[in-house]
Amino acid sequence: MAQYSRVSGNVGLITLQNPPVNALSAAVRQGIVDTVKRALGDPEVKSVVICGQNGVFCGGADIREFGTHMTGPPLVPMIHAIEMADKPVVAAIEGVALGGGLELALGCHYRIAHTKAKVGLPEVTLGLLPAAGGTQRLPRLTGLPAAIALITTGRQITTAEALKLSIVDQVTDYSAVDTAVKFAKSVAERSLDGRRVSERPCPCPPDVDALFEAAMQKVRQSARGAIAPVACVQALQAAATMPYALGMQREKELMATLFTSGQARALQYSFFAQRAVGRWSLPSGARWDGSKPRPIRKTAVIGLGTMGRGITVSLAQAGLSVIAVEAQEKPLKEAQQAISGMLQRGAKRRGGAPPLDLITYSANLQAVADVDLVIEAVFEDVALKKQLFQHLSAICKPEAFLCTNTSALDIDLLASQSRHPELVVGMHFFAPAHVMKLLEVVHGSRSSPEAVATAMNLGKQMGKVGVAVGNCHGFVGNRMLKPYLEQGLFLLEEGATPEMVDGALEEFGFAMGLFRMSDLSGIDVGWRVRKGEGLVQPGASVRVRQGRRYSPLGDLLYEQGRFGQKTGRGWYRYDNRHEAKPDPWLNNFLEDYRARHGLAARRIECQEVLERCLYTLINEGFRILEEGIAAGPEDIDVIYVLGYGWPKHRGGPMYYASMVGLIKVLERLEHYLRAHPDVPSLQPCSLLRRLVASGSPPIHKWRKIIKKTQSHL
Ligand SMILES: CCCCCCCC/C=C\C=C\CC(=O)SCCNC(=O)CCNC(=O)[C@H](O)C(C)(C)COP(=O)(O)OP(=O)(O)OC[C@H]1O[C@@H](n2cnc3c(N)ncnc32)[C@H](O)[C@@H]1OP(=O)(O)O
Repeated sequence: MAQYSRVSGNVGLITLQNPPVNALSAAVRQGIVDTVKRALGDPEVKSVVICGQNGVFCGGADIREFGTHMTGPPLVPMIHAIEMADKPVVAAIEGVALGGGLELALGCHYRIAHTKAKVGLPEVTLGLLPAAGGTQRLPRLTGLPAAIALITTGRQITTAEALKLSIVDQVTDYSAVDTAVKFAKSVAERSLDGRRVSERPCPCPPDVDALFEAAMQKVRQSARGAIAPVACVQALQAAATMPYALGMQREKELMATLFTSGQARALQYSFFAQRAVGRWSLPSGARWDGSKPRPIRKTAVIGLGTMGRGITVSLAQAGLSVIAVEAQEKPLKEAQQAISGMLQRGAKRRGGAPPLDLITYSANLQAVADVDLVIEAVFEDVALKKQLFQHLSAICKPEAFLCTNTSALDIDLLASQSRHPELVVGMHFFAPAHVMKLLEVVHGSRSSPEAVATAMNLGKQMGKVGVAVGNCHGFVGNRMLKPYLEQGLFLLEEGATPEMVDGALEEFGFAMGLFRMSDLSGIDVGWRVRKGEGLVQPGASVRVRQGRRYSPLGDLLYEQGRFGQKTGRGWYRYDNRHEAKPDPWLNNFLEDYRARHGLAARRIECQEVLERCLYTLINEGFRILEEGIAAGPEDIDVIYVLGYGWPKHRGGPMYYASMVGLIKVLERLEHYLRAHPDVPSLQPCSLLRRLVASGSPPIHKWRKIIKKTQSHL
């Protein structure tokens, strides 16, 4: 709802009230319509201020209403009525003005914002476009290039930037509401000529066609297959080429196609999933709402390779003091230089000073004696990590949390090296650690709820989305990757090429197909993992290992010194470091390999590539749910969208399975299992069968069935 009062004699003050972000629910929209009418009809009121309660202007339309039968007054005429008012209306922006919230502010005649507020039109991230006039009003204020950049990315900007772009008229360090009220009084008698944004012309550069062509190319490349960014460009094109009223009509038509699209539903699911994972629970019954994180002031990072550097930067950027430890002087110096550079570049982008003073460098492990929390990021070698945990346990104060950045190793084994195993958790960061938002927080069987809560909270402070997961080889993300990668190799054996497999996956929406990804992360890295699992037999090319089908193709490439991008050769050829080109050598190699093993190459359709790669990955996801390694499908989906390049507009693997239909996933797995009975990852998981037997309930009902399945185990 919206509250109305008269302040400072003759200013009508409208306060949006819908905690926590004053989203524009039906009740709030009705409240705005009613209070605006009241203010404009009151002869004592000479000007109006619109603000939000509790220091937040407005987080936009109420996303929870989407997909329901929407009632209440629509936004477009409501904002139009405000713009057409004959009394000045001022938006007082505190906290955030996002989406419909910013569109409401753009309909006001003036915008006054607090220095710490953020504004933006993030609708594209929800599969929509700003359809309450945002695509038509914003370019009239900022010009087309800035509007294209803001609307197609959904980027939220500071009010300092918004002031430069003329989105806001004034920025203040004091209360934006008090400032706006004073301002509203001062402009009460002023003419509104030129203040109604919709009446302004849209500034058009001479090369407008080229501008839109480039914009379209950029969105098609960066968000492969996503329809909302394309529609955003089309709506902006309408702003540039049509009168306002027709532009609004076009905006509405484009929104109509997006609003009910599967992509919008998937992205909105993802929005709530990213918030739901914060409400973690453990198999012991411990939960986020009953477990208090301990405050962390002093941290340490051990091992300053690529991951350690990124983690150090992330901690310092979150305002935490860090002791950064690297045993050897030369690598320590190199790391110091690299970290300083990363912080400086970060500060240039974000504004402010680089937090260089928060980091102390040391070659001596004793330097971590009084820190509250250690994150070790030494080489992924179990013996090395075990030894380090013994040392840390002896050196650190007894109440210090010991965290390991590992992508697969056993947390219980490492915890058993410490005198306080309850304070040990895994913190699996993703490279580059100062950029990637995902953090898997891995709880071992003895990790305390306080340790999990502390790691999750620290992740949040670092700007990460933490997902609490159980302890197993590869945790959630890497464990699911294994059958996916394995299918890629099997497909090569059967006649596919890397570019064909990658093409299908990239067409599906992955930023990178599995072979390009393997070349980027390093074929040697995968080899080391398989070696650790006892799967590598140098020189051998036997296709059955540990009683199941195995493809040695990756190992054979490793033996050829083809490690991927870093050596210029892998599944592809790299003449310049990043561009993957099909390599005739590889095709010959595959032909020889098939001939040696009596394998006949056959034509493989894209559909088979997708079904085998994706459904085995999804099947492993069901196993993970069944075992309680992930608490719910949202956890897996968040991990895959934020950490593994799963196309955002497809929600995540488990959401995708629910959309394709669980029965179809089950039937196709059974079909491929009949063709490849020696591949256990094609054996449908019993939870999948159970869900299908229960009538394939919608994804938000899976948890109930998972709980029942777990209680049967
Ligand atoms: C046929 C054609 C039909 C056409 C019909 C058209 C009708 C629609 C017309 C116009 C549409 C306008 C589009 C929009 O405005 S879309 C919404 C745009 N806004 C956003 O995307 C903002 C999303 N929110 C955020 O970015 C953040 O939440 C932020 C506001 C920055 C706050 O961040 P933070 O402080 O970190 O807090 P949380 O993210 O954890 O959020 C706290 C809780 O608030 C819930 N929330 C946030 N925003 C919304 C929202 N817009 N609607 C509903 N709920 C929202 C969030 O889920 C958290 O809830 P919980 O604690 O329960 O998880």
